Amino acid sequence: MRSGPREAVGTEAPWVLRAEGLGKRYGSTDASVTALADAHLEIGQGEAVAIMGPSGSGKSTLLHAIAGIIAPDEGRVLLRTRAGTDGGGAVGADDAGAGVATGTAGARSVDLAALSDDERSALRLRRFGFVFQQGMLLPELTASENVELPLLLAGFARSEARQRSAETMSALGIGSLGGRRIGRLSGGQAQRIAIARALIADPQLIFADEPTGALDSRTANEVLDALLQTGREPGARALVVVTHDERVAARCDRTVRLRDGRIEGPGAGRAGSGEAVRPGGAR
Ligand SMILES: Nc1ncnc2c1ncn2[C@@H]1O[C@H](COP(=O)(O)OP(=O)(O)OP(=O)(O)O)[C@@H](O)[C@H]1O
Repeated sequence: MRSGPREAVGTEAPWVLRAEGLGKRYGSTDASVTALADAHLEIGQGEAVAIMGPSGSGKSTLLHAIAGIIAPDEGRVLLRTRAGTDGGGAVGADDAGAGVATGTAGARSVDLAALSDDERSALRLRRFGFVFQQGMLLPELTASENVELPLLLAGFARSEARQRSAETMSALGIGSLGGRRIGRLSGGQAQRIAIARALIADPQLIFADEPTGALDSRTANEVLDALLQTGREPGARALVVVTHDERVAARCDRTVRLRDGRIEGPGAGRAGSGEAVRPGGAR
């Protein structure tokens, strides 16, 4: 894991996730709320994208839709899986199904909506990491047991999960917290555990919903450092972060702004949008 400033992601970086025309309504037809309308979004490999907007503007709905947690009423979400970097021919093995199409150079696009619920869950476990405001850690488990969980759920042996948990925690500077109960961690420590848990399966994307919202500004910065570091390795993973905090957004490569369920301005696009990419080191 590199610790220097993150390089800017050029518009030529291949997209890893692409949302096309997403729409989502809640409620009955006569009393429905349009939470998301005609949302187009492309996330580049290794890119950090902030999602901002007033309360109720659809940020969480967008995040949950692109992460395959909720099904949009309209549109589709494509994930481009890594070709040849998963080892053991794992590409597509957990994403198998009607939604997998092979593209150029062995890259595959998976249409999340075309997967069964089980396939989508398996894909989320394998490809995505999640960090929420309150950590969502299980209090009856130790810190390292929490970190191991995604691997155990994905069928890894306990010994391997334990070893990778220790490595991931140590890379985040929290190796000494493994045996702690969740209730005995500070807010910042708990968020780092949540980040370790999000990273352990080596996902392509991290989705974070207000990950620093409950923290003081210094701790928030440290947690943000840990989150932004996650994309710095070669073959970097992308980060999508919902935030109300302009300082968090300022450290991302790009900000997508929502209002009344619609993406404002040029924030959706990358290639061809002419959108400015923050210079390297802005983080
Ligand atoms: N499960 C649900 N049932 C009904 N309405 C919902 C549901 N989830 C969200 N909504 C509505 O959809 C709209 C968008 O909600 P969403 O949570 O995506 O906004 P947000 O921008 O993330 O808000 P906040 O910043 O307050 O978390 C809001 O009007 C909200 O009330």
